[in-house]
Amino acid sequence: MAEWLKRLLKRNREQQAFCTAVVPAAGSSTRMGGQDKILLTLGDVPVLMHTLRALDSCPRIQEIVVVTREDLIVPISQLCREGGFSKVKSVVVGGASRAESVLRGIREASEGAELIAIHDGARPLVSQAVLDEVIRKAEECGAAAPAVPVKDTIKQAVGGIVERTPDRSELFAVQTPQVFDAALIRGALAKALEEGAALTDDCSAVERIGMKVSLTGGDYRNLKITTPEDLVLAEALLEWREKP
Ligand SMILES: Nc1ccn([C@@H]2O[C@H](COP(=O)(O)OP(=O)(O)OP(=O)(O)O)[C@@H](O)[C@H]2O)c(=O)n1
Ligand SMILES: C[C@](O)(CO)[C@H](O)COP(=O)(O)O
Repeated sequence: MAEWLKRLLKRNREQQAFCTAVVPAAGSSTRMGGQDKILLTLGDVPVLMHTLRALDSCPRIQEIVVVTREDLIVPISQLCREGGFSKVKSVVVGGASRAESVLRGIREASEGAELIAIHDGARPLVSQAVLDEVIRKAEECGAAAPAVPVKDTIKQAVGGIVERTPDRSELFAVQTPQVFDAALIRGALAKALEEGAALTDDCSAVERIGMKVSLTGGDYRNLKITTPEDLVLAEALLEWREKP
């Protein structure tokens, strides 16, 4: 039986699992036109400051590892000090892909980490409700992620020609944090990278080894800052972020 399953089965329900948040923040912000989106100002502080505030305030997260580019190690370490984020364990250098960055962050987690919560540095408006629900679910089943029903009709197309229209009731936009048993995600990501699998999220790494992922409540406000208009939307959503 897999190590993670043994741990899941024997975990004493009263004990909260030790959860390490890994924050991938080592991208190139290409779709933002090249400005480092995680350092752009949202409200009165950088995007990443909002993200780390949310994670540092979450009682179910015990430590945080930030993964960023070599050239941002100093400014982001400074940002962590200014924010007074007591849970930030380390700021480490990422890799060429998101998955590589995430795996480097996981390898930095404490020996005793039982859960890994992987949260995009570019998702600054995550709420405590979303964090709490997805971590609890992952503690129960080993793999969970928040998601929202898609609002548009989605078309599958090749070369601009529609091939099919999936049933919208079965389509969800998955967000982060994506939360997993530590041993499970470490092994699954290493295997995916060894096999050259192209992953756009972390759930895919465990899905490809047959693990079922549970979806929990997402939030349309938990948007990922990707293109310039996302920052405009995020500004408008700032004071609305924790309203139920
Ligand atoms: N090699 C990479 C690529 C992405 N990320 C992080 O993964 C999160 C989601 O990725 P995305 O929004 O695609 O960020 P970028 O890769 O910077 O965006 P783009 O694709 O437009 O370059 C971001 O916080 C980004 O910093 C990372 O840590 N390492
Ligand atoms: C992980 C993610 O945020 C889930 O929606 C998304 O897949 C990240 O995609 P990106 O291209 O790395 O921003």
